[in-house]
Amino acid sequence: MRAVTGHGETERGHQDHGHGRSHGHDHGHGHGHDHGDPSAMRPVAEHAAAVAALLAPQPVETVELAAALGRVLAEDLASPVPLPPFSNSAMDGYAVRAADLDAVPVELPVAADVPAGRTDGPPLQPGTAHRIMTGAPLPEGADAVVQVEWTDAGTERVRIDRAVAEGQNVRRAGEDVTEGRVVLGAGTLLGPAQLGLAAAVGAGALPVRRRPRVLVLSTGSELVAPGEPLRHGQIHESNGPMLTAAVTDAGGSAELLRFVPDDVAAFTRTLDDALAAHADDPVDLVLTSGGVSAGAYEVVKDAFTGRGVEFSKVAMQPGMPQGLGRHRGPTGEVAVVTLPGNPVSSLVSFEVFVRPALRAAAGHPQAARPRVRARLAEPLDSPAGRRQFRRGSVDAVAGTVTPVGGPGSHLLAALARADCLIVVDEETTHLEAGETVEVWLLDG
Ligand SMILES: Nc1nc2c(c(=O)[nH]1)N[C@H]1C(S)=C(S)[C@@H](COP(=O)(O)OP(=O)(O)OC[C@H]3O[C@@H](n4cnc5c(N)ncnc54)[C@H](O)[C@@H]3O)O[C@H]1N2
Ligand code: MOO
Repeated sequence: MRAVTGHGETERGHQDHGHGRSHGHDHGHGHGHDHGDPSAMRPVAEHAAAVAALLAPQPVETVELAAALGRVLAEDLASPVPLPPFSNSAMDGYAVRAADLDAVPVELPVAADVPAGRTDGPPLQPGTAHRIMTGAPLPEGADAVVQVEWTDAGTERVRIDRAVAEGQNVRRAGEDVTEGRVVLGAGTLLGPAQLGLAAAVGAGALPVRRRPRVLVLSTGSELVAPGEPLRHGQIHESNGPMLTAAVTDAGGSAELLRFVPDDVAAFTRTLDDALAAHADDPVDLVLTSGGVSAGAYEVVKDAFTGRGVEFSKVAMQPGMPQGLGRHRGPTGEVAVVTLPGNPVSSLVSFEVFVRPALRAAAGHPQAARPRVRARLAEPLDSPAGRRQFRRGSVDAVAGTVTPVGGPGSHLLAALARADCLIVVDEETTHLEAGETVEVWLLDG
């Protein structure tokens, strides 16, 4: 049986039957794309579970509000105060007793002036008004506020032209939050509104899950730092900046190491030096890219094989060659995930395996990307036996999705134009325009 999506439904319902999909029995199809026997490959869900199991839930730390954006609250936050803390005026105007305005227009003496922040305002005597500003405490004895526009704005005496009902323009103490109420539950993702509420109830710092710490290391003798000139045969190192950003975006804390050539000694030295430098600040994950397929110079595979990291082919496209495990570094074991070097393979693998694992470890209530169903605007082909993740552009209003670029895992510009991934299951080799597919929204 197929895995279940975040929506609690099977990934592909039966409603698609009879719409021209062909299934993976035509063994002549797709071999041009496959670099291995699909039946021997590891299922995507199995590899995803293994990556997730590498990362333990993060410990709790208390951080100031400014540092808590995007973090997950670790404990319930109860409000020690009601909100509003005191009944106050919603308008600039005059605090009155509604009963004194039975026969408008009426003129009342202005007995006091109550700006916001005044803490010693006197009680309101019947038959008088207090000039009051928005947010100022409602005087004892007053039960309504007349906005200044309905008066002659007098300072000694005020003429009030329109009556108000009891409670009008008054924000009652506790109407938003009662004292002691839990305003943010453990597991809440802290965005601007949640941080505003925390501040409003008086919390200057919050207990949150620590950000998982990730070292990012790219490999390849062809790599040149962005900004430096290229010679024929060289390319700019793009996976490192891309994966570092992806880690940060997923709620992790990333450090990009200087990329290394296809040289096992250089790779091991760079990694172990970085791990040693983090001896007091342990690293949760090492994320490499490149050097894991079947070539003659597979530096990551060569450095890690026999040292706790296992390599396998996962039944997906792109992102087939993968590795994971625990590396025995100079300061103990550290989790490792090795992503393939092709840029699109790297980021798609990150989306499928690493991002949800990092978010789950950081306590995110929703570790996966939001998933929707959309109708394909164009037909699609997909290799048999591998789950394909195509880059797409979704039109949420029309409920359609258009593939962006082809399936090639070097098509980084198309990836950068895409806002979603289109998921085509292992059994499907062709989809017609109009058929429904699962779509992962990358902006969510
Ligand atoms: N004979 C086979 N060849 C390949 C297979 C296979 O099964 N048999 N698998 C292919 C697949 S699928 C993928 S994906 C790649 C994975 O290769 P590696 O992870 O070993 O990556 P590299 O060979 O080092 O690089 C692949 C490609 O990506 C470019 N690259 C690498 N790192 C970076 C970087 N940091 N920034 C930008 N670009 C990068 C590199 O130049 C290569 O073009 O293997 C296929 N081959
Ligand atoms: O197709 Mo490879 O799987 O990631 O480019």
